[in-house]
Amino acid sequence: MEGDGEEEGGLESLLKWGRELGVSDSFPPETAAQPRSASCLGHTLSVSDFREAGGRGLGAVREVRKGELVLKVPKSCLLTTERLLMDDQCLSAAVKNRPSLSSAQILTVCLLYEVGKGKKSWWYPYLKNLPRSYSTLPTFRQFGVEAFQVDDAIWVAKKARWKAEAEWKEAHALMEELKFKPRLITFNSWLWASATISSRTLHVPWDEAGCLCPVGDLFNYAAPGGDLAESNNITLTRSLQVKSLSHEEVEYNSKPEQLDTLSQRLTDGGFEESVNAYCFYARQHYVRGEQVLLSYGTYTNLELLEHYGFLLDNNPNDRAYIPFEPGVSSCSSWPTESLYINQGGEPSYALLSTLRLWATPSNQRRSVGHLAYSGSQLSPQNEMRVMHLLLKCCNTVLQNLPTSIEDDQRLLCSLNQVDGIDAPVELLDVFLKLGAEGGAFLESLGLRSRASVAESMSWKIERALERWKSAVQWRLRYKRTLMDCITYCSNVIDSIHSPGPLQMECAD
Ligand SMILES: C[S@@+](CC[C@H](N)C(=O)[O-])C[C@H]1O[C@@H](n2cnc3c(N)ncnc32)[C@H](O)[C@@H]1O
Repeated sequence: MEGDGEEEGGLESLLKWGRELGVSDSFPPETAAQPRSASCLGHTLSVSDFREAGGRGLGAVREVRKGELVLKVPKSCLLTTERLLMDDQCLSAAVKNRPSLSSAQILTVCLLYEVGKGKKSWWYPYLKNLPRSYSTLPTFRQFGVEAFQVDDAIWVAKKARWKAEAEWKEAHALMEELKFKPRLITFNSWLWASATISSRTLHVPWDEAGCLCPVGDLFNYAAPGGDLAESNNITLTRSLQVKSLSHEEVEYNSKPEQLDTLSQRLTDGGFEESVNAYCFYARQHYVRGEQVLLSYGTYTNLELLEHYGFLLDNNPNDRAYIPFEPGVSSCSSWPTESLYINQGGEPSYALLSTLRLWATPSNQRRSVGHLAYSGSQLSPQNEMRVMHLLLKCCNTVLQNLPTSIEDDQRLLCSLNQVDGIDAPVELLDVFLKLGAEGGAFLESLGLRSRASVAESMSWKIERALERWKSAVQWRLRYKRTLMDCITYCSNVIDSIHSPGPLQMECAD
């Protein structure tokens, strides 16, 4: 846990523990080789540090084909509420008396209860390798929240923390009944446990809270593309599911000639009743040394931050929302969540059709509704009004935000350099040079002098810095999307003013 004094590492002991319990990356198992190195699970996967995508993750130690089974974790290794209650009468009796708690709250309490057993816990090799801290949205304090700048994001971040706080208070009596050690009953410990669950659980059919899956939770994330067929197959780790395979199918899977057929229908992973294990499949071909990634589902950057504590600069599923005058959204029956701008700057289908209706005189909307809903342009004049409105709205948002794209780029650059500074006294000078926001950062941590920086625990500064950086990355990405939308609108306006030869022909 955050600032905890427990020893680091022990990854080798986690892999050894997992192997002994049947966690395997070698199929069929008879040919399973001894692991090639201590960081290797067996035949296929090895734990490495992938700095550019997620840090600690699983890499391929051989060529892996699309659709291939790459990891199997038996049910006996899954940390679930069901399993923990079965192993502990006292916990089971106390939990039964609290039917009003959600399944996620119960798993959070169970996880903390298990952590409280220390080295005596059967799960100790797994628990000691969990991250010490998280930067998911509920962990953001006031400074980090305000750094988002955009009202919607600030609201989402505040709500995430309030929700975590309310859930912790509701679970307090149960934790007291279970005689939790004082440090485990704190809100910070709750944040740690609930972030562990939010960012690492996989879907299981018998419990909404999901399961913690040793070794299986080391896969880092790659966003599913815009491809509908692909995203249909995917739900996230928090509810990751694929079509189950029978035992025969799993065996069949190990035959190379079958892999191409299998790759048509397999993505990522899921719990398979027939083999009583969590199974993970390669979603693409991997060469040796490449990181094997998993899709946890389709998320915007804000959702990734909320549940997983990171965001992607290049996220095909990101969405930017901007405020419109109240009459706009009521012009169509599209839900408000569908009225957004894609990461490339294009308005969503629903937003375009809504704006086209808005730009139509109200007494004519009924007669052109079918055209607007089918995605058609209504007229060049109508399209011009739409593009001008969108462009104006994006400009207004950008002008009203406290910093520009260039300011944020400079700030992010400086924050990335701070990462390399070890001496606390130098840190103070660097933050002071970052202007008002740098000053506010120091103030938020109560750091007013070199001495206070030197005395402060470096992990505390590091975490706060990480959250600040995430918020700046998020707002920079948001502003870039709005700038791209302005370019998109300008291009459409230009093309209407001076139509290309094809458009002229069509108009004739
Ligand atoms: C299921 S865990 C994956 C393993 C994790 N890296 C670890 O060290 O235990 C999910 C967490 O990994 C990190 N992560 C996963 N994919 C990432 C990515 N593409 N970029 C940045 N961080 C990522 C995030 O911290 C996320 O909450």
